[in-house]
Amino acid sequence: MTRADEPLVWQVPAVSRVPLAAPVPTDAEWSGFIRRLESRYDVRQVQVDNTHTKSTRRVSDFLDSATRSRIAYLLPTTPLCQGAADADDDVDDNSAGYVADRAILAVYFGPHMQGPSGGVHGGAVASVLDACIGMATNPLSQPEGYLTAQLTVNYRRMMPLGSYGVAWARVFERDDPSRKAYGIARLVDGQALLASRENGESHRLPVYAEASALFVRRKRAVEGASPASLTQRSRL
Ligand SMILES: CCCCCCCCCC(=O)SCCNC(=O)CCNC(=O)[C@H](O)C(C)(C)COP(=O)(O)OP(=O)(O)OC[C@H]1O[C@@H](n2cnc3c(N)ncnc32)[C@H](O)[C@@H]1OP(=O)(O)O
Repeated sequence: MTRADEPLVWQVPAVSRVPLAAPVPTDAEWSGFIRRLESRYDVRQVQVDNTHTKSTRRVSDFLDSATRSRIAYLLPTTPLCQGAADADDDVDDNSAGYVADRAILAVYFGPHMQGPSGGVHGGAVASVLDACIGMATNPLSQPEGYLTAQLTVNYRRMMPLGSYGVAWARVFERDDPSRKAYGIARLVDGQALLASRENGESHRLPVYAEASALFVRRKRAVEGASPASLTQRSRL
């Protein structure tokens, strides 16, 4: 075997901050974190079913799998615009006019998301920011929804493994004739966020990464798609 044929083996240093066996947060720890975010920011967790087809069983999507289900999508309880439906209706009934343009995505970056030693992989960070802007762009996960056309990520600090991340996103411009939406997102440490908010210092929190994105709405809905697919304990 020549040198050129030898398999390339990278010597990746052992994780320094979090042992590989470190567990993800328990259900109680995770839901406690989400409930605190909900009460502080007047948001509610929603379940997103983005299989979009009535005939297909719900499958775990990429981020759900990658995070071992330690991911939560949260939307404002007071949308910018809501249909005339009765506030007592179920969410699927009163969701037609829901426009948020804002979203929060909470995630636990466990050791399975390692990129650099002790740090979260940049692709995972980008995915979280992308999904957060996607959620703000298309909060009801409508089948004729938006796709990412461009995403720019600025990595400011390495996100340590074992962190609770909180991304928030905002759509700042929609151009309906050309089906475009422009959004931004930022990723901060979730536990620091909750602690600093208690002290009124959230504006001083370090930003780990930020992104800007162009989303373009599809010309046609996905074939066989169901309408809005939010299901949840929450009423928006
Ligand atoms: C609630 C759920 C929570 C989870 C959210 C998850 C979010 C995840 C988001 C994703 O990961 S999406 C997957 C990654 N993205 C893709 O696979 C997109 C692949 N690209 C496409 O399918 C098409 O290129 C796209 C739908 C984006 C656009 O195709 P179109 O044929 O509809 O675009 P068209 O050529 O008609 O252009 C419409 C406008 O958008 C502009 N445009 C389209 N694509 C662009 C692009 N890539 N860059 C810049 N501008 C673009 C285009 O110039 C034009 O502008 P103008 O009207 O001003 O001329």
